[in-house]
Amino acid sequence: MSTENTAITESSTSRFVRIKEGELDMQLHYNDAGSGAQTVVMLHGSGPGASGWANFNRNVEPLVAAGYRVVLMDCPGWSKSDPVVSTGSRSDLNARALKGLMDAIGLDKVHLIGNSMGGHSAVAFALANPERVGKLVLMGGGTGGLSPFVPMPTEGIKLIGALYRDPTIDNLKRMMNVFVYDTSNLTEELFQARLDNMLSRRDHLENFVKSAEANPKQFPDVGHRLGEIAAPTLLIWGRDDRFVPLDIGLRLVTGLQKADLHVFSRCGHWAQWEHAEKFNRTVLDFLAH
Ligand SMILES: O=C(O)/C=C/C(=O)/C=C/C=C(\O)C(=O)O
Repeated sequence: MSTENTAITESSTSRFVRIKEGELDMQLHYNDAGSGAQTVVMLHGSGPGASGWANFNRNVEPLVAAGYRVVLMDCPGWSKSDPVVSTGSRSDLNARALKGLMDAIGLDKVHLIGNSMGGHSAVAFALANPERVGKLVLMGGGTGGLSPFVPMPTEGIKLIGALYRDPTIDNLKRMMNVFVYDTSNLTEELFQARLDNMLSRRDHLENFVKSAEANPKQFPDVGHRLGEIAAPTLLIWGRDDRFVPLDIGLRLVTGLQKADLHVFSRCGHWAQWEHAEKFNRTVLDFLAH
């Protein structure tokens, strides 16, 4: 997919595809930029109004400029993808959707970058389809499960739940103020864009609440299976992550076969956005060597 001579924007890279994978028969939205021999798929987090573009808009261009094709998948139940109620493992459901997307657009093997829920989903995909994963980059996610140090659900996860149940601008600001370490970077424009995304798909908001009621453990603990994953893995964690705490990163770096952990200081749950330049440099170096 070539976007040479075309500005890389959400609309210029926006695509839809029909997938059939197991019980999933649905339309997915994704963004597709660049034309390299290697493809990086980015998987977003689970907050209301999240999308591939909302989570990774600061990361697409540098990777495309370095020669990678970049695909952002909007998970089932988010943004312009079809709605779903998840009653089992949402990590596995997203992994099946990713397999369906890769089959439909002809991607054999990819590197995966996952933020939060996207990290849980990347690990679920790697467990189910090891031969189709090159390298993994996980931020603020990779396995569910308890933290021995931080009361759970964390304050950030509680704020996500409150926003899904009562999608107001005040609840949105409460959640987003906890995403990042330095809240001075959050603009009214950013709040408004996220609010618009959120309110444009009330079905997604209602389905998330129904899913959590049907199964509160949407992202199961796969700690006991991490040793099966041989893909080289870069873990990037915000020291000040108030959604998925740093000690989950320590469990991952201990359990995965080949993992390095980088902890960014003055950084919350959105490392790829809050410290985009350092994130992009670190990821490009990891992918190249
Ligand atoms: O409950 C979990 O472990 C996962 C939580 C998330 O995926 C939270 C993600 C929030 C975002 O990054 C977002 O943009 O909504």
